[in-house]
Amino acid sequence: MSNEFVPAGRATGVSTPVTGRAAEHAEVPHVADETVPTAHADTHEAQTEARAPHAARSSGAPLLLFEQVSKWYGTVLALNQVTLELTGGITGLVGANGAGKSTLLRMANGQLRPTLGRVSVRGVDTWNWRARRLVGYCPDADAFYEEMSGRRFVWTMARLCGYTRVESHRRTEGVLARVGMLERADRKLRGYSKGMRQRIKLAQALLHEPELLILDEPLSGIDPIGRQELLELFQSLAAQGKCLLISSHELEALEKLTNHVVIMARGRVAAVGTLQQIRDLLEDHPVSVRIDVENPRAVARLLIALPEVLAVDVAPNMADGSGALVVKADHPKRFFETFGRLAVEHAIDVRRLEPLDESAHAILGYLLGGSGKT
Ligand SMILES: Nc1ncnc2c1ncn2[C@@H]1O[C@H](COP(=O)(O)OP(=O)(O)OP(=O)(O)O)[C@@H](O)[C@H]1O
Repeated sequence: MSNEFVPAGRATGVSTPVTGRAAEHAEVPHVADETVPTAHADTHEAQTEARAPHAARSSGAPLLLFEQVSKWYGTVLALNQVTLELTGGITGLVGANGAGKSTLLRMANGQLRPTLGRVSVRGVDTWNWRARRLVGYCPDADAFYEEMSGRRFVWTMARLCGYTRVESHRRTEGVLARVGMLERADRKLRGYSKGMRQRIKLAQALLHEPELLILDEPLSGIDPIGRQELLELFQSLAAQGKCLLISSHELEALEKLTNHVVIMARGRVAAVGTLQQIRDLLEDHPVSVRIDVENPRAVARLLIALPEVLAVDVAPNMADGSGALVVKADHPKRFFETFGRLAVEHAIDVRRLEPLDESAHAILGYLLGGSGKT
C-alpha cells in the first residue's frame, strides 16, 4: 500500500460460485423454454443442497485481505504491492481508467491469481472453491443470454451453482424480490434497461447468500433516477449485513453511499479511509507541482508570496523564454484554488500543470472534482 497518505492497517461474464464439490459435476440445465420448474428435486441434488456449506463463515479472519499483492499481465504491472483489508460495510473503490480496479476485484473474486502476494477471504485463498462461496460478483460487462427472461436467467445461474431445481426456484424468487425485479422478471433480457440489467446481475450474485458482494462499475451508464434507486438497493443490502466493495470512476456517486473509500492510482492503493481522513491527510501533506508557463520568473515571484507555497524552483528552458516551475506547497486544495484565481487575475498562460507525486495526483483529481485521469 502506498504510502504517504495511508494509515497503516487496515472478469467477464457473470459469476457461478459452486455450492460444494458435488457442484463441480452439476448438470447444465436445458434452457430452451421459459418455464421455471417448481417440483421434483432428485435425491442426489437434494443431498448436494443439504451440504451447502458455511464452514469458512465462522472464521475470525478478515473478510477480504490483500497481502503485498502484485499482478503482471506480461510486461504490464497492473497491481503493485497492494495491501488492503475489508471487514464489513460498504467500501468504494475509485480510480482512473487503468488504475487496477478491475484487476483487484477479479482477484478478490478468485478469477485471477496474484503474481506475488496473497488474496484471501476469511483466511482462505480466493481461488479456492470454499472462498468463492463467500463472494458474489457483478462484473462490469453484461454477458446475458438475451432471449432469456430475467427469471429464467437467474434460475439458470442457480442451477449452474449446483442447486436443485426446486431450490433454484426458491432462491431465484427470493433474490428477484430482494432486487425489486419480481414483477418484471418475465420480460426478455434484451428489453431491459441498464438499471434492470444491473439488478439481474445483482440477483445472480446474491443467489448463494455471499457475505461479500463485489460490484464492478455498477453505476456506469445508469440515469440519475436509476442510479438513486440502485444506491438505495446497495444501502438496503448493507443494512442486511452484506459487505459491499463497489468500484466506480465517480467519487461523488460513492460519496452518497459510503464514507469508506480506497483510492487507486497506477496499480497502487494511494489512500484508504474515510473521505475526511483522506482530505485531512492530504491537507497535511505538501505536494510538488510542475507548472509550465510563459514567463516563469514573473509567475515565481507571485507564487512565492502565497502563504501555502514553501519553495519555487525556476527552470527556464525554452527559446521563447517560457519554462517550468516546480512549486512545493502545503494545503494543496487551498493552493490550487488560490493559484486558479491568480492565473485568471494575471492572465497567466498555464501550458501544463502536473502534480509530481502520483498518489497526490490521483487523490487531488478526485477531491477537486475531476476524474483523476492522468
Ligand atoms: N488481460 C490484460 N492483459 C494485459 N493488460 C491488461 C489486461 N487487463 C488489464 N490490463 C492492464 O492492466 C492495467 C489495469 O487494468 P484494470 O482493468 O485493472 O484497470 P481499471 O482501473 O479497472 O480500469 P477501467 O476503469 O478502465 O476498467 C491497465 O494498464 C490495463 O491496460
